[in-house]
Amino acid sequence: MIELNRLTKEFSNGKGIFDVNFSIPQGEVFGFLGPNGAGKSTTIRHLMGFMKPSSGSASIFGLDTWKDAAKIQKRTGYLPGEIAFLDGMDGMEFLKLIGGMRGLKQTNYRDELIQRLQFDVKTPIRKMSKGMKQKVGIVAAFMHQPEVIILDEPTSGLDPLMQRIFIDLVSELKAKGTTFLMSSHSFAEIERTCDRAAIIKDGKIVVVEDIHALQQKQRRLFEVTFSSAEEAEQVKHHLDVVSISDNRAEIAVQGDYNKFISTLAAYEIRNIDIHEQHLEEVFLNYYDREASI
Ligand SMILES: Nc1ncnc2c1ncn2[C@@H]1O[C@H](COP(=O)(O)OP(=O)(O)OP(=O)(O)O)[C@@H](O)[C@H]1O
Repeated sequence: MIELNRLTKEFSNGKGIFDVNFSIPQGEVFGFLGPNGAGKSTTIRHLMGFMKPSSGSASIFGLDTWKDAAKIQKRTGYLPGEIAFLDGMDGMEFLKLIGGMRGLKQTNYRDELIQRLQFDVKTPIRKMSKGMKQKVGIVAAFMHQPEVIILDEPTSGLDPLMQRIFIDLVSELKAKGTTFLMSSHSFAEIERTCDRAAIIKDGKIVVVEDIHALQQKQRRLFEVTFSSAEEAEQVKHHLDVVSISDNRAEIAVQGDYNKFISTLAAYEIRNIDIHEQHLEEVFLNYYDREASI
């Protein structure tokens, strides 16, 4: 459904994207992960036909994203990283304008989205918070139920409850066969929604992998509080204990959760905290693993 074939864009400052290759079949939710400045937005802008590649190409529905941009845009929902709203409109006026451009006739789904994302469409856009604007952008991308939806950092500015609702919406449309590409710099976010993900760094694809395979490669740190300092010490013999402080142990787990759980089951556990891994750590783990093969 979406194909990138050695897509390259080199800016005059030498930055850009280089030989970006991946393809996304119909009905897949594909994550595009990378730190700030990695090239996610540049790749997405090419897919929407806003930029001409220096070399290579990309296609959606078998159509070239540069030459057939107008045809592609009609059949694709798009949420830009930074939404440029027209001044002086309220949320509903904006959605009606976009709906008109998309030939939207049935407004039931649009209204359901507004109700589920819980925002007041009568608020002037210039008075909206970042999160509210993001909600308007999500409705605009989803409301005509396009075959392909491309989202640049969709959950930035959304609170956890709204992130949950967003994930539900994606799952529902995926079940109907919609294809998604969404960028993020948070592994946790991609993990919750995507089937596969590409990791991009310095404009180059590092890996394209099944989400479960990426999860297996992730090393997670758990901070476990035992009932005594002795217990925390004992567990060192069975698990990868990174540090101990009194009755608390930091334990690293990579893939083998069953061993972690069965070992801890023999102890009296007071608390477990999970440290969210930063994307850089995911990369490091990936490289470590590759280096050790
Ligand atoms: N028009 C441009 N001219 C020159 N350099 C550019 C241009 N657009 C982007 N870049 C550079 O290309 C690189 C990739 O930028 P891009 O916006 O695609 O990153 P990103 O992965 O989307 O980052 P973020 O998570 O910060 O949005 C960056 O180094 C950026 O400074």
